[in-house]
Amino acid sequence: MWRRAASLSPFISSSGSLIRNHQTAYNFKIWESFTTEIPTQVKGGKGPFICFVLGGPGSGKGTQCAKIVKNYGLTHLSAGELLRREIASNSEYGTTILNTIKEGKIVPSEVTVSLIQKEMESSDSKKFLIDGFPRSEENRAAFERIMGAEPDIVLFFDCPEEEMVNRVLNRNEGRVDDNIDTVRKRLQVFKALNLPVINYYARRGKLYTINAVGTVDEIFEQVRAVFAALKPSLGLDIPGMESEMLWRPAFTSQGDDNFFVSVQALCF
Ligand SMILES: Nc1ncnc2c1ncn2[C@@H]1O[C@H](COP(=O)(O)OP(=O)(O)O)[C@@H](O)[C@H]1O
Ligand SMILES: Nc1ccn([C@H]2C[C@H](O)[C@@H](COP(=O)(O)OP(=O)(O)O)O2)c(=O)n1
Ligand SMILES: [Mg+2]
Repeated sequence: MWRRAASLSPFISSSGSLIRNHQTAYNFKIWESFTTEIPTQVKGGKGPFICFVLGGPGSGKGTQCAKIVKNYGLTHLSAGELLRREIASNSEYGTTILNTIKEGKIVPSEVTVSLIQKEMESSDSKKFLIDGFPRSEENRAAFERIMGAEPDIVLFFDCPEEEMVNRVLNRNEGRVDDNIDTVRKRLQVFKALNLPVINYYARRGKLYTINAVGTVDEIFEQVRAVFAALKPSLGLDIPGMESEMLWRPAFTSQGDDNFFVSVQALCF
C-alpha cells in the first residue's frame, strides 16, 4: 500500500501566468490564475501519479479518458462507474447512491473515496486517471484526508451548458440520470459545488483547461499537449510512466506550425 504526505512542494516557475483566449463556458476566474507552470510534487516513489479529470455532465470526460488510457496507459477510475457498480452489486449503500444520482446530487464523500481507495490500493498501477472526482470541496478534502495525496495535475473539460445537455440526452447508455430533469439539476450542482474546486486547482497551478467543443480528436490534441508539456519538467520522475510516453513529441502527425498554434490555443 502506498501513502503520501498531503503537503505540496513548490512549483517550477518557468513561464509565468498566461491568459487563455477562448471564452470559458463559465464566467469564472480561471484566467486569473491559469498558468503553464508545471506542478512538481515531491516525486521519487512516494506515491503514484494522479490526474483528476473534471468537467460538467456530458463534457466528454469519459470519452477523453479512454483515449488517454489507450495512448498513455494510465489506469482509469471513473467515480461514477464505481458508484454504478456499487448500485448493481446491491451493496448496503446501493439504494442511497441510486437515489442521490437520480436527484443529480453528490454521494457522501466517504463512500466515493473508499471505493477509489479500494481500487488504487489493490492496483499495481503507478499512474491513475480519476474521472469525475472531486466534485465538491468535501470530496476533495476527504480524498486528501483519507488518501494523504493530492493530484499532480487536473484536466478540466470546459464545455457550454447546452452542448453538455445535448450530449447527455443523446448518450444512450441507459443511465438513470440521463434525462432533462436530472441533467438540469446536475448542472446547478456542478456550478455550485464543482466550479469552486476547479478554481482551487487553478490557484494551485495544477489546472489544465481544455476547450471541450470540437471533434473528439481535436479535443484530444489539446490533451496530448498537456502530457507533452509535463515531459520536460517531470522527466522520467513520474513513477511508472514509461520514457516512451514522456518523450513522445506532441502532434506527431502534424507539422511544427500546427504544434505551436495548438499549444498557444491551449495556453492563451
Ligand atoms: N467531442 C464530442 N463531440 C460530440 N459528442 C461527444 C464528444 N465527446 C463525447 N461525446 C459524446 O457525448 C456523450 C457524453 O460523453 P462522455 O464522455 O460520456 O462525457 P462525460 O463523461 O463528461 O459525462 C457521449 O455520448 C459521447 O459519445
Ligand atoms: N465524485 C462523484 C462522482 C459521481 N457521483 C455521482 C453523481 C453524478 O451525477 C453521478 C454520475 O457521475 P459520472 O461521473 O458518471 O457522470 P458524467 O460522466 O459526468 O455524466 O455519480 C458522485 O456523487 N460523486
Ligand atoms: Mg463520464
